[in-house]
This record gives sequence, structure tokens and C-alpha cells, in this order.
Amino acid sequence: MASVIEVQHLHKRYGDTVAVDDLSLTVEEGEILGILGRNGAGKTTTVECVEGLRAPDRGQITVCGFDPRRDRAEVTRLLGVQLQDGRLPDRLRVAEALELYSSFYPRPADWRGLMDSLGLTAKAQTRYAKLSGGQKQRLSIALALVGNPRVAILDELTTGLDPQARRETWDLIEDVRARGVTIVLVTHFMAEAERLCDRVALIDAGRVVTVDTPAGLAAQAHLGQRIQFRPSRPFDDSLLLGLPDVTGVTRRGDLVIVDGTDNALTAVTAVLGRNQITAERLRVEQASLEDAFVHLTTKRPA
Ligand SMILES: Nc1ncnc2c1ncn2[C@@H]1O[C@H](COP(=O)(O)OP(=O)(O)OP(=O)(O)O)[C@@H](O)[C@H]1O
Repeated sequence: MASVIEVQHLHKRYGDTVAVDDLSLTVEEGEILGILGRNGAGKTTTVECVEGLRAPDRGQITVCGFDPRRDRAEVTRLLGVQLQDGRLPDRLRVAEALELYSSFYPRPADWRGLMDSLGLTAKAQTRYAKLSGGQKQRLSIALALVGNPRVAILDELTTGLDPQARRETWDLIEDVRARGVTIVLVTHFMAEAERLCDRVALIDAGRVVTVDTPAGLAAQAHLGQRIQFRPSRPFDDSLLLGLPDVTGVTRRGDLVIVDGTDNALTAVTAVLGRNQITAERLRVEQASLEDAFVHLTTKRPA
């Protein structure tokens, strides 16, 4: 797979604050790459350097082989960048904004079609200030796509949206990707990263902690499985604690809670079966991206 964005050894500081500290990252053609990290981790600074809006102190960045600052025109044509809230004039109407932005590009998308697919046609003549949060967000996505970009960079895509609007926006992003657009998604919503991203770059204190699939990140954190059940008859904890895949057994009332590796379920059900114990109300929880995030970002030295 070809890479469309390459960031190598990026450094950026603001006065005494080191925002990005030797960060390297590759975005592959056609993927949705999530950039995930807590507040102040350096996500926005990184993407702003990629967009050419900020000058790196050190390091190299290329977008389809172009340098964001030297080859400004080419990079602007290749990238679709989502506007942050409040960056449009209040009096600008939806259709006017889309028409204006499409005039900036040599081969723009059909802005009316885009307005329609984003469910904004009924709001075509509405001024920006009168749009709801979700409508403003959809307009900012439309503006990111109006230039027919190879890569769309979406920063805080669904911040401030209600759960329904958030889900609609996720569906929309999947449609955009299906049209062949590579997407970089800056987020601190785990559910968003888990739902949309092929790979996630976990950023902490200006560095990439790891890059992996959402499931791979959970596995990397070695968080394993948590199994809960009600046994059909009493048994001693040692029955399960003797298994190499089991790391802990706790009891809550008549419930047994077993923590273990990703193979724990097979081992536990086998030993219960051999001892004629049925596991009633069996539930298995896999470690989530959220657990992995906490684990992988707190174990690093500050
Ligand atoms: N213009 C600026 N001037 C001074 N410091 C800044 C500036 N922009 C960002 N910083 C600092 O640089 C660090 C990284 O900020 P950045 O906005 O890149 O992080 P982020 O991961 O995008 O955070 P958030 O999730 O809060 O948007 C933070 O400590 C921030 O306070």
C-alpha cells in the first residue's frame, strides 16, 4: 500500500512548551488513521504541520511527495481540511459557503451533490449563525470535501454533537472512505476510533506511543478477558487459579469473576466442564480501546 502522508522526526515547540517531540507517522492510501491522545498531547499541532499551517522546528513531512510549506499549492489541492467551529462568517449562507470554497479548487466536487449527501439542502439558504451544532459540523465536513481531496483531515469531528448526530456523522465518514478518500481523524473519543479507524496512532506528550489496529492496541496492552458467570454448584477458587491463563478470581455474591489472558475462556470452560459445573449467565468482556489507551499512556514515564 502506498503512503500518502509521511511525517519523520517532527519537532515543534511553543516557547518552553514542547508540543511535538520527535514524532514519526505514516498514513497509507485509502485508510482511516485515527490520531488519539489526551488534551495537549500534540495532535492538532501535528496535523497543522501536515497542513502547512505551522512550520516545524525540525523533521520532514510529505503529502503525496510534496512538502506542505514549500509546495503550498499542491498540498492545498490534495488535502481537505475541516474548519474548526466559528471560522466562517455568521452571515454566510450554506450554499454560498460551498460555492465559494469550491471556487478555490481547480477540480472541485459538485457542491450541490455534496450538500445533498450531507443532508444540508433544506438549509441551503440558512446563514451559518443559524445552523445547529450538527449542521455546522456537517457543513465543515462538506467544505473539507468540496475540493475533491485525496486526503481529508478531520479534527474533532464529532465534538459537541449529540449521540444521534455523532452516529450519522460516522456513517457519512464511512461513505467518504468508500469513495476512495484517505482520512486522518483526530479524536479523543475511543468509541469513534474503535468504530471508524483501520489503525490508530496513540500520541502522548508529543510522541507516538504506538500505532496499531483498535483490536491490536487492546491486545498490546495485554488486558485479556474478564469472564463472569454463576456456577451451577460451589467450587474452590483454586480450581481456576491453577490455570496458566487465569490471573485472578473474585466473587461478588453468587457471581464468579475471572480475569485472564485472551485464552482464558477456553481454559475456564474446559475445566468447569470436566468438573460437571455449568457456567450460568456467562458473560465475557474483551478489553476495549479505552482500557488500552489508559494502560498504554499511563505506563510511560512522564
Ligand atoms: N499556539 C500555541 N501557543 C502556545 N502553546 C500552544 C499553542 N498551541 C498548542 N500549544 C501547547 O502545545 C501542546 C500541544 O497542543 P495541541 O493543541 O497540539 O494538543 P492536542 O493533542 O491537539 O490537544 P487537544 O486535544 O486539547 O486539542 C499543549 O501543551 C498546548 O498547550
